[in-house]
Amino acid sequence: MSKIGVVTFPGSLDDGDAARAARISGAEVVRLWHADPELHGVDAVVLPGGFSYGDYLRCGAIARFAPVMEAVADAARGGMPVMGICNGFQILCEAHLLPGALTRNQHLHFRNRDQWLRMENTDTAWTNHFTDRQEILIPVKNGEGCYVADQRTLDELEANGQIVARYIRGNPNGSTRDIAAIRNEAGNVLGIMPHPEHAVEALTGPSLDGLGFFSSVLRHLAGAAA
Ligand SMILES: NC(=O)CC[C@H](N)C(=O)O
Repeated sequence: MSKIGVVTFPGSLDDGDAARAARISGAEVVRLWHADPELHGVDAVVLPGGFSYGDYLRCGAIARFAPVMEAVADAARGGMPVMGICNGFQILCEAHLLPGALTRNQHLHFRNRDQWLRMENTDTAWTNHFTDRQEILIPVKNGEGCYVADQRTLDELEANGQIVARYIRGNPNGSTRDIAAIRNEAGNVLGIMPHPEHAVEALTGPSLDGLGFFSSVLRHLAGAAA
């Protein structure tokens, strides 16, 4: 059974939901601790949403220096699948594992709602289970979700197919080019601002679309092992 590690930082909020989503999808879950530099034999890592270190300085700016992040960065560079959700996406940008930055929502309000996305790249460890241009509905909840990068980086992301999902039917935070999720060049590292782990059960809704990210990585890992 593939092992998915879920990191807890001081101030993480969605680590429990991320662990639950991974478990529901059929993974063995290993809880990882920010101060422990070991990955304990996991096959993939989720950096969950929340308010690591109280969002002091900038969201993710302190978590990026946590001891566990050195191991995560090494593993990511070696090809291990890593998904950063919301605060996790912010941490991946701060750690330069993904390009660009997440800045204050343009309207300066925290936004929490269900959000439609269009999947634009299914060629990643975390999205291979979706169909191209599939529309999905998952929650978004952030204060600093406005993705920015310089024009050249944005054009490169477009040209390389690194824009994985865009907001449709309304952009909740003013994100450049409606970017909701990006991947690194290799396709093993994904940053996504909305929350797949909150859309995995009919009881809590708003859909089961979030499961696709976890089943994708399990399929990717099974393929890698074969
Ligand atoms: N849900 C989250 O992970 C929120 C991330 C971060 N604290 C923000 O407000 O943008």
